[in-house]
Amino acid sequence: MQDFLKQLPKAELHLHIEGTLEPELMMALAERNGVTLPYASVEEVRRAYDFADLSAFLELYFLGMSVLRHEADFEDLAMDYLRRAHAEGVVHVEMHVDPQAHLARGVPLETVLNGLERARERAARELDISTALILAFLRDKPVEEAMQLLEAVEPYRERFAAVGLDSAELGHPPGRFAEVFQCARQMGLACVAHAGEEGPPAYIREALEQLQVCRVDHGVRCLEDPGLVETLRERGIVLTVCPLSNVSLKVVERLAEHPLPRLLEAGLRLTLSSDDPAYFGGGMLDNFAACREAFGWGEATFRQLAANAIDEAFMTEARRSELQARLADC
Ligand code: HPA
Ligand SMILES: [Zn+2]
Repeated sequence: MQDFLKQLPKAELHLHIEGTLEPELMMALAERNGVTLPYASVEEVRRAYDFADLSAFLELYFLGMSVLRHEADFEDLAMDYLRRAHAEGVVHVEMHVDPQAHLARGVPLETVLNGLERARERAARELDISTALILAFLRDKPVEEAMQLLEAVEPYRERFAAVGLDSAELGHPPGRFAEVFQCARQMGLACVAHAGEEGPPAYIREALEQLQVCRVDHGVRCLEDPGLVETLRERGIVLTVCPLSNVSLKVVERLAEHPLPRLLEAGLRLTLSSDDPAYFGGGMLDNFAACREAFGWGEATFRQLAANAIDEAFMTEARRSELQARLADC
């Protein structure tokens, strides 16, 4: 089964590139850039990864990324992850990036975006991994800041497939960003948003109605509202579910209690992703294997999840056909 899961062509639709920063690279970049971290060793960094909730995680996530300063750091970060993903049978990766978090530290937009662009080109050439970039807005920051960021990325418009919404969810409903998302749509960008991870089903509804998202990141709390489940099913909206993330951030206590089997039974279109693999205990293959272990799913279920991701990905139709053919062959 592990062999099957590894060779299954997996597309990852929900990943924060800053969340792929492994402790080893964090320490190496801290040294290279003269950044002081409150950790003496890689082991100490790992020991700190015991999160009470999303906010507790975000504190360390923003601290960790303080070692990223130069274009080469962003290139190394992304290449490091894409190489690991390649070894796990991942063929396509869509990465959220949080420019506001870097701008606030004085790192210019072009440094972040040029570094990631170099990695994306190399991944396509060296690893045959296709990628897409998602411009994420920090939902706990002012709407005006998001609008300014959207204007600032205009010269880089072609590098992005979509806009997204992340960071602390509770108390930050998506509807506040309706105008920003409307402008993004006018620029030809697709829309996705985190909703229903820690936040209530009403946030998922808002993301659908006010942000007009084509996918919902997480969305696992939709089950609390049967009418919403019906809407999601009717419209074929994909939920990008991140099993190990949900355990790590205490959305569920144990994977065996995760709503994934009930979401499937409800006829929803699901995909599996790793979210922040360096912080949540594993990449794509670990997430797939953990689901196999917890739910006993057979090959057909994993095939369907992999197919949903390929069908729903931001990629050229030629690439989609190629990956669909690879999936049919495996
Ligand atoms: O898991 C997450 N949830 C919300 N925002 C985030 N930003 C990085 N990771 C996450
Ligand atoms: Zn996420």
